[in-house]
Amino acid sequence: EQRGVDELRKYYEVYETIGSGGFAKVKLGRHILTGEKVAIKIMNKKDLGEDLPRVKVEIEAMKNLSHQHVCRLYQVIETSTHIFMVLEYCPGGELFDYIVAKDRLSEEETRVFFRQIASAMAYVHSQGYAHRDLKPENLLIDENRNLKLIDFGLCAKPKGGLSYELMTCCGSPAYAAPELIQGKAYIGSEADVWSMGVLLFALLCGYLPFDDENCMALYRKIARGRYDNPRWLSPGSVLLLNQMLQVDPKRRLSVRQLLDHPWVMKDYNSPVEWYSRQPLGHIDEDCITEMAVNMKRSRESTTALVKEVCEIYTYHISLFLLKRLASPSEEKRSTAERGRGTQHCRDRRA
Ligand SMILES: Cn1cc(Br)cc1C(=O)Nc1[nH]nc2c1CN(C(=O)N[C@H](CN1CCCC1)c1ccccc1)C21CC1
Repeated sequence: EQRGVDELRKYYEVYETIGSGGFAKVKLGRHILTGEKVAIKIMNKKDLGEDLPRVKVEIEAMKNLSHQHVCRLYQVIETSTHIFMVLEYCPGGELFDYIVAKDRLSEEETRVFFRQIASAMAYVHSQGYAHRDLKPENLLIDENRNLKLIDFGLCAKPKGGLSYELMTCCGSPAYAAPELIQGKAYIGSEADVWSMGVLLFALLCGYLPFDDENCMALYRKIARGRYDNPRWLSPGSVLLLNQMLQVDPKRRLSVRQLLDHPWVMKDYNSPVEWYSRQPLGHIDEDCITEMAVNMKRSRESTTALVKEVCEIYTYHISLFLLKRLASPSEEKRSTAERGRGTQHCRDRRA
């Protein structure tokens, strides 16, 4: 038990618990070398039981996803007893709590968030994944009030691509598409669009379009697809919701059609940018130049060094490290600390 945490404490200070869910808890942490705050998702393998595959699914997915509106997975530390996922820290907490605190959001504020959700989903789908558990609890607010998508434990990456049908019924009932809860074969990306429609309704209204304490009654409401539009919704909002909450998935808007939908474009007059701003394996030329100057090395040898360091660390950690190495304040850091840094690399290689 303790050995697992010791491994983690080599690289991170671990502070209080900021979230606890079924089989995991999330603690605030700080990367010792870089001082960056992180969120550490801690799972005890014994408690995971049959949920262990879900964790592996989430780790595999997040390793392949790098996008400005998807929560970053920096590092995974696995010991005999624990799995630690070191993730991006979002000081704004869950979008769910934000909506509850404000009762409901204005159309303008909803549009800002909805464009970010569409950006994240277009990217996730472009990588062949369906999230399948989209809800305000799974969208975090970062320090710049940007949304970050989390909880990929239920996501799917069909072998044959996203047009392949899925069978497993999962996710939170209130956000689940009719075809999904009726146990029919469904397309993951189409079910995600339905969930985005429920999410859009929750943002604009502050409550759910389909709700009932009784699970079967809830299922009937979703399968019927009838809901009331409150009087404060604009005609544009009513229309978009109607196009997303279509019971027949073939009549439902696609994520691509959302990106330049009139409601989404209002006030922006430009489609949603969904390309990743930090594609995986991207080496920043400016960073290389700055480093080469600071370390009095050629650009070629500096690039070779960066590729070497990136092999040892996950891409994001090395980004932190390289910025610290490149920045002039580096000169002031004690040699001991710098030595520890190098030592750190050797440990990782060992
Ligand atoms: C609640 N809160 C308040 C402040 Br201020 C910051 C936070 C906060 O949680 N920030 C935060 N940053 N990064 C993360 C988090 C939470 N977080 C999460 O992954 N949070 C999820 C939240 N899920 C939504 C539905 C069920 C659980 C979680 C998953 C398993 C156990 C506990 C929490 C990460 C690691 C990605």
